[in-house]
Amino acid sequence: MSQGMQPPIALTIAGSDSGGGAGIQADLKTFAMHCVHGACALTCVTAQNTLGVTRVDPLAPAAVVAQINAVAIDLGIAAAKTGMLLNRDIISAVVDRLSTDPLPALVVDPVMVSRTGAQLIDDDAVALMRDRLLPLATVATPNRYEAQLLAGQAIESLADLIVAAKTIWQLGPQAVVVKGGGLPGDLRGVDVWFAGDEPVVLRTETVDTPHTHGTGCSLSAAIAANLALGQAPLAATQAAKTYVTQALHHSLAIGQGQGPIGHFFPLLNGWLNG
Ligand SMILES: Nc1ncnc2c1ncn2[C@@H]1O[C@H](COP(=O)(O)OP(=O)(O)O)[C@@H](O)[C@H]1O
Ligand SMILES: Cc1ncc(COP(=O)(O)O)c(N)n1
Repeated sequence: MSQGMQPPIALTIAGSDSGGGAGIQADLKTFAMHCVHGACALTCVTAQNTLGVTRVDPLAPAAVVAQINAVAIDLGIAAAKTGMLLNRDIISAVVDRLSTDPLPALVVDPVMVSRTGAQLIDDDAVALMRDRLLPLATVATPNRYEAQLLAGQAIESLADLIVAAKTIWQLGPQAVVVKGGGLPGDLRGVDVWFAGDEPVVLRTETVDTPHTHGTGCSLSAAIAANLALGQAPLAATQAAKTYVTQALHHSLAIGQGQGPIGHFFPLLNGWLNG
């Protein structure tokens, strides 16, 4: 970016991960690595590390909406993403805010179940997420387990991924990417994009690492960053997948459990190392 040009602004509406690997922390790192100014509306605070989540404290719904409004009124939002919204009251407040005064582009990561198996949303909030939030999405990004819940089917194969993507698209998002990070074998890391015409299989290489914490958050944040930079939704998603694959190759073996993906890779051979 040349001097004098200002970066676009992306907003994440998500929870805090005290371990720094997922949630708001992953989103802001991802925005920064795309040269996009990141703003955030915090929804909840998780006590979390590479081993799991031990406590979650929600913010008041009005506090979440006030943060969105503060950013929207002053900074101007080119694109936003939602992550962990936790409960019905927060989802309702966010949906009401986003439907009254829509943002130019919205990525909905329907965070419900982490790949460590932790439930990240109240049981009674799933229907609200499906019926009211998903239809507002420019791109929705469920993982395997979330897609199984939303589509009401098991996902074991590429054919299942495609059927699930089509079913979830019927729920109202403009496009859906069903993520395959939770699939076994060769399908690990194969995603399926569907926007009403031909499904597109998004495939990079499978990265053989246990340190995958934050992949989903970072993918949706990278899509939002690329949308903020003016890319079309499919191109934004393809570039985001490349970003996450590189970050997986540089993932951090820190902590005793699943370490986070490494966002620093664009800097490693650059000015930091001379
Ligand atoms: N081991 C892996 N190798 C390559 N890509 C992966 C791997 N694990 C996850 N991904 C990719 O990371 C992105 C996030 O997907 P996933 O990990 O399934 O989401 P979530 O973190 O929400 O469970 C997807 O593009 C997925 O294909
Ligand atoms: C606060 C918060 N938000 C989201 C996730 C999901 O993380 P992942 O990107 O690994 O699916 C998480 N573990 N914690």
